[in-house]
Order: sequence, then C-alpha cells, then structure tokens
Amino acid sequence: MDIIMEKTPEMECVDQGEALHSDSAYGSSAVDTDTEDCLTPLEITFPYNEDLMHKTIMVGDSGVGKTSLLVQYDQGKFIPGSFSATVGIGFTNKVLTVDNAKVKLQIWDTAGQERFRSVTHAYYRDAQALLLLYDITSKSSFDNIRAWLTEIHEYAQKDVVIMLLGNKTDMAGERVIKHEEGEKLAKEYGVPFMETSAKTGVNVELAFLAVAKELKHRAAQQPNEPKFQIHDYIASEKQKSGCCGGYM
Ligand SMILES: Nc1nc2c(ncn2[C@@H]2O[C@H](COP(=O)(O)OP(=O)(O)OP(=O)(O)O)[C@@H](O)[C@H]2O)c(=O)[nH]1
Repeated sequence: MDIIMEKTPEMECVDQGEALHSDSAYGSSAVDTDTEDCLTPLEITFPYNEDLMHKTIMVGDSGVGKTSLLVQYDQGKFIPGSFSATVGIGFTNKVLTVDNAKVKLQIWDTAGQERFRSVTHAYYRDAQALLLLYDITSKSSFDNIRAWLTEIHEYAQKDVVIMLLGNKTDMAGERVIKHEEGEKLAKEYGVPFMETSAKTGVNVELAFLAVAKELKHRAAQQPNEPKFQIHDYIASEKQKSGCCGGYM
C-alpha cells in the first residue's frame, strides 16, 4: 500500500519557503520539521495485485451452452453437439490484460442438471463473478433465471459480480426470448446483460473482458476514483463495434 503525500491548496507555505530542499544538501525529499504539518495523506492507493486469482463460475440450465461458451473463449472454436452434459466441475485459467495489468480468471464450468445443484452451491461461496446463462431458444431456461438468481443470492457473496447472458443468438429463427426481455430482467436485478453465441463467438470475449474489468477495478478501487461502470462499458463497446444490429 502506498501513502501518497500531496499538497492541499492551503499549503502554500511549502512553496514559499525553504520547506522542501529539492536542490539542497538535504536531498530531494527533505522536509523542515515545522512544515511537516503542511503535508497530509491525501490519498491511499491500493495497487492492483496481479497475483490475485478471480474465481468465476458459469451457471444456468443444462444445455444453455456453458461448456461451449467456455471452449469458444478458451480455444476459439465451436464443435456442434460435441459435449455431453457436464457431470462435474472443471476449470480453465485465463489471463486477460486490463489497463496494462494482468487479470487472472479461474473460470469454472458447472453442471446445469438439477441433480448436481448441491455440488454447484458449494462453489458459489468463494466466487467473485458468476456468468448466468439462458438459451434464447428456450423459454424454460429463461424462466429459470429467477430461481438461479435466488440461489445465487442465497449462497454467493453479497458483492459477487453477476453477468446475465442470453446465448445462441446465431439461432435467430428459433428465438423465443426477445432481446428486450433479457434486458428487462437484467435491469430488474441490476446486473449487466449481453447476448452471445458460443457458435459464432459474438460477444464471448467481451463478456469475460467486462467481468475482468469490473473485478480489477473493484480490487484496485481508490477512494477518490469514480467507480467503473460495467453497464456503460458494455454500451460503449456495443457502439464501437456496431455489432449485432444494435443487439448485445
Ligand atoms: N447453435 C448453437 N448451439 C449451441 C451454442 N452453445 C451451445 N450450443 C449447443 O447446445 C448444446 C448444449 O451445449 P453445452 O455447452 O453442452 O451446454 P451446457 O450449458 O454446458 O450443458 P450442461 O453441461 O448440461 O450444463 C450443444 O449441442 C451445443 O453444441 C450456440 O451459441 N449456438
């Protein structure tokens, strides 16, 4: 932790006189004892610790595409129908660069099936982020999001970062959940929202990057710094890319 000593405007005494002997034999940081009062700890900084490992968990009903999304993110590929239902829990480590800092995510893929739910709960406790998925072609997976959020609020830490993702946007012809419905639900719970496709890769990197940015900013938050706004970040990236016909 660094304590930065800076002048406040009323500290002209330091400038006026011989308080800081920058060119003197005292060296650049020598301070007269009676001017020490002119220096106050203005700000305490918490430099981001690149050794931190942020546990991030993928959750949602069976078949929504959790494994596929993680494989697309990790290996940049999609193998249709290649995954049998996840039966346990596995993780992938990823290192992202956020504002010149390395941010480490340990991303856990969980089984969506009901019978594995108690195992998944155990993993919520020390999770810093949760990617909660539904499938835009499955009404039941969307309807179950409320139940997932109730579970998350019950078992996860209060300040866990949650991102809602509507997956399989490439299956536009089979869509049953409109983008606006996902957005409305996300707003209701105050969580960021995006639509993704594990098949085409749309928004996959952005989803993880937005989560990593939020985690990094939280971990290195400084008292006077404006809070990182994940919603604004996603909106601006959306504008920049002009992707998805206005949909994210
Ligand atoms: N077209 C399309 N198919 C997808 C997409 N994501 C996943 N799938 C398919 O949906 C099926 C289920 O995907 P998984 O990744 O196994 O789903 P899961 O959420 O991990 O399922 P569980 O392990 O049972 O919890 C597979 O046949 C995938 O190929 C997508 O974005 N687009």
